[in-house]
Amino acid sequence: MVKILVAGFKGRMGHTTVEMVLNHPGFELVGVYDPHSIEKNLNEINEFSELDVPAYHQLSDIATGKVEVWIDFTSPKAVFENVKFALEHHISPVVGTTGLKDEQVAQLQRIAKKNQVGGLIAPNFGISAVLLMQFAKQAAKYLPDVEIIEMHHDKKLDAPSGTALNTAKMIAEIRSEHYQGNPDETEVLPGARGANFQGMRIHSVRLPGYVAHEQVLFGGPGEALTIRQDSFDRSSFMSGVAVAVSKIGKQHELLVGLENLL
Ligand SMILES: NC(=O)C1=CN([C@@H]2O[C@H](COP(=O)(O)OP(=O)(O)OC[C@H]3O[C@@H](n4cnc5c(N)ncnc54)[C@H](OP(=O)(O)O)[C@@H]3O)[C@@H](O)[C@H]2O)C=CC1
Ligand SMILES: O=C(O)C1=N[C@H](C(=O)O)C[C@H](O)C1
Repeated sequence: MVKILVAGFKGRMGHTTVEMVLNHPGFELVGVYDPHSIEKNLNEINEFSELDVPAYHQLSDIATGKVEVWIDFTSPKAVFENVKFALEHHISPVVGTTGLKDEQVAQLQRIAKKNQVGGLIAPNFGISAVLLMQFAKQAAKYLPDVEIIEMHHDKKLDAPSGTALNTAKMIAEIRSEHYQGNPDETEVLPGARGANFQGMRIHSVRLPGYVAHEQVLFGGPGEALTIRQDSFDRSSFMSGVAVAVSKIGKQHELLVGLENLL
């Protein structure tokens, strides 16, 4: 049984992940962590009243010897310290939380290497999103003018999404940086052309009713291509999380992208 701690257990993703772990025959939930929660045990929450799982409020309280995998679905402000703690205590992080800066990822990878601990940072655990990013990188070889529209629920803290940023980074690996649109254009309303990543524009939609969706738009002479993925429910991320948890124990570095484990 893989012994798992879920950080962010009361959040939208954390709650979904706790349910997945509890229902997975190969996983054991040995702890949950949220510095803002008041519960001392998960059984203080009605739906989990039959369980006996410690709820930690401070990193220093966590019985690290009992934890093999740290699943993190917290916040952009919290994730770096959480993952650093896990790696330094030889716990393999499976990180869904987005908003880490490139330098923070590099620093965490150095810590993972020093401690010989495997882990994964995945901006998106949904297979439709992983495929979208792969297809987009392929398409950009032939259609290098790209704009990305990501659409999420209106409670999301970061923009653009980690998935959109990762899509742009993957495309940038094979696309030479160039300006898109009229170089003399004026934004009559600041921000009208969206965020700019090496010339690619990224647009973030935040609306109630949405969960997680992304469109990658390509334009070329006389033609266009749109690739789209939709996550209608947070259950769409769970098979990817389960794959990562099952495989991470064999890794000895901090990987970025679920595709590294598929
Ligand atoms: N990779 C993927 O496939 C996916 C990634 N995500 C990402 O996951 C993250 C969480 O999303 P979502 O669940 O919607 O957000 P929520 O705000 O619903 O959940 C985050 C939870 O983490 C808690 N939290 C805050 N700080 C800490 C901390 N230091 N340690 C532990 N828990 C903490 C929050 O508590 P409080 O509210 O009290 O601050 C909250 O309960 C986001 O970064 C999002 O982009 C989301 C979906 C899929
Ligand atoms: O906040 C979310 O909900 C999601 N965040 C991730 C991101 O920022 O890409 C993954 C998915 O889009 C859902």
